[in-house]
Amino acid sequence: MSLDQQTVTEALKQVIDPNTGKDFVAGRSIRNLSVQGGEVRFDVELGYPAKSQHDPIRALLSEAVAKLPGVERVAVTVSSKVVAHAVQQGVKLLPGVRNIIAVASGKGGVGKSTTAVNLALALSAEGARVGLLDADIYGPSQPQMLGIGDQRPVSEDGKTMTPLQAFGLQAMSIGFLIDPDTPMVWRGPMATQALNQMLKDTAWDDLDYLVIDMPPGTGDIQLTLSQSVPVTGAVIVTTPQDIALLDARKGVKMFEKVGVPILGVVENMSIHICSKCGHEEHIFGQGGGEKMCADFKVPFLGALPLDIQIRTEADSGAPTVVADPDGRIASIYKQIARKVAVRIAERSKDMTHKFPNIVFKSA
Ligand SMILES: Nc1ncnc2c1ncn2[C@@H]1O[C@H](COP(=O)(O)OP(=O)(O)OP(=O)(O)O)[C@@H](O)[C@H]1O
Repeated sequence: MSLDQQTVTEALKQVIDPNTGKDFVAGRSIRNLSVQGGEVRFDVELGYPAKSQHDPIRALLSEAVAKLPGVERVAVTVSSKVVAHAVQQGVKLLPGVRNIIAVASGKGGVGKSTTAVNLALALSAEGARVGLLDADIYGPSQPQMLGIGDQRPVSEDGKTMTPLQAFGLQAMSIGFLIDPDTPMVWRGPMATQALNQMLKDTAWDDLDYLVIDMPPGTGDIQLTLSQSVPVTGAVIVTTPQDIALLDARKGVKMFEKVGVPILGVVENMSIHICSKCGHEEHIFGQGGGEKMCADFKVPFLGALPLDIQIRTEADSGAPTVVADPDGRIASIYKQIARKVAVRIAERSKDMTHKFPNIVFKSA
């Protein structure tokens, strides 16, 4: 059998992308394939950020091609390119932002903000350009978790605010704009307006993903936000106990009602491992998140332990993904981030510019 593009393509079809579960040809990631004599060259363009995976993926693909008879040299480049994906019908994309991920919870205090910041940092660690908008007007905690609570955003053009920078993230929070010691009383329309303004009047700079830490709950404010903000998909955070899961179910339903796809569910405070004796205990119950995902047919993204490290690092202004980037907990957040990014990449591309089909039916 002579060495040609088809033979190489067939060999590449046998290699499964460990992140998507699909082969690289079906995933349309292979570009510029050329075969000249015994030299094979091609580029791989992933639709999700995966800096940590570029080398292993290059090795997997090179190995598969190098085995073919007649191959003397294989040259592969691997890169990632995140594009904009579809949002709710009738809602316009935001300038400077390709994809918005809403992190929500049905109930307060389940660890939504901690998950949002670590998810944003994990996406950034994989090479994406990431922003974090703290829309949790009732308890804005991102300024403290990012260690920039004493900073204030400025406006260079008198029209838009420049987001603050922390650990490579572009960040904006209502907490930067109000006195943290004087809590505001937000009524529905006021809160929605403030959030829409923060979203639209911030000069987001070329973001692959904007992670929004949503206000907890499934009331009017959350519903209005999920209708008006151009969301690519939502991540629901829950703890494993019944009451939190019940509220998380409401969250899933709310997003589905307004046409926002659920990227998946994160179970937080899933298991407690005693730091003294190593005993494992399911303080808030076991398996609830996975069961809920099976019921609703949405992906289970992963489970974080109830671990004092997560709290102390977030409280001290350096969340776990940056405080202990190679640790066990950071690797769980990174796995979750990869699943989220892959789910987004699998969604259809931005269609907001397309005119909807109008079908005339005779009576
Ligand atoms: N897996 C975890 N292990 C230990 N502590 C955690 C974990 N997740 C979150 N925490 C801690 O629990 C507290 C509440 O977390 P967080 O603020 O993220 O919750 P939330 O759902 O955003 O709350 P709210 O509804 O008030 O916005 C914080 O002190 C945080 O550090």
